[in-house]
Amino acid sequence: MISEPTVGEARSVMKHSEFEGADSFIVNLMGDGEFGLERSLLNEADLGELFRSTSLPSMACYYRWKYTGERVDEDDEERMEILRTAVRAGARAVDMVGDTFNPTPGPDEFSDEATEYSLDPDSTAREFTTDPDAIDRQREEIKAINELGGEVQLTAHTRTHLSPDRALEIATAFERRGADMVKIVSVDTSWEDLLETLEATVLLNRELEIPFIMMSHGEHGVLGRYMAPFLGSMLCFTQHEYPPGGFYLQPLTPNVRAVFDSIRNVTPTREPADQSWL
Ligand SMILES: O=C1C[C@@](O)(C(=O)O)C[C@@H](O)[C@@H]1O
Repeated sequence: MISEPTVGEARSVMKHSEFEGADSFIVNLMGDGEFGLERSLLNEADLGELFRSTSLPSMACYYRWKYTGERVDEDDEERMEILRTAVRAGARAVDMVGDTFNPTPGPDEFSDEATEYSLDPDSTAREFTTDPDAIDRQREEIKAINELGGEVQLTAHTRTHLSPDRALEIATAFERRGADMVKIVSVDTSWEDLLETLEATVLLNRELEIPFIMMSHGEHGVLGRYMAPFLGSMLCFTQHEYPPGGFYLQPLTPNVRAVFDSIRNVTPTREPADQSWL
């Protein structure tokens, strides 16, 4: 994940990350220089310089919130316009939240209320709308971005734990909207929760036609970030380093590369009945 304030600093982290084993980038465009690119750089020329400085694919994201905890000034239409600019500038994909055009209400990110919300398994899953007008507009947005040559990942950071069936319900709804990829970020507050998130990963891998990411917020979810790619999730978000005040749930890039390179030959090739058993 790239959260640097300037093109020069972002390029530097990308170059180091390439050698550490990254194979794609997610670039935070929100934040105006605080854990995201400065607002003045969100134009085709500057973004183009960034995205074209690597042969690896980049995904642009402009959430409603910043990593400092405040909300962004832009509304959903303006956020989508920034993401379209990113695609024109060479971003391979954009991250579009699944309640775009009909925001799910809920507490501010990183607030005490957000903690309470995430600890309550009965909270409503956020970033998931079923409003027909919003869904139509999301479909149109996906079409427009596809026409520009970009792909769309529909995302829900649900801020509450999901059962495997609920995770599948949201992911298949996103698939039906025409998403090119799906990302579901659940919440894990125990090892039992993590086991359900891994079960959800297996379920999504079996049922979805499109690539997906299944993972979770919370410290119990960190282990799952390393493991889910072996069960079908398409990637593990990593960081080049941990700056003060940063987001520490994502493992460091070289560690994940070492795990991926060490664990080999774990995908079964034969049915249990065709294997020899001791
Ligand atoms: O969706 C993701 C994953 C994330 O939520 C995480 O927990 O690693 C951080 C987000 O910024 C990123 O876009």
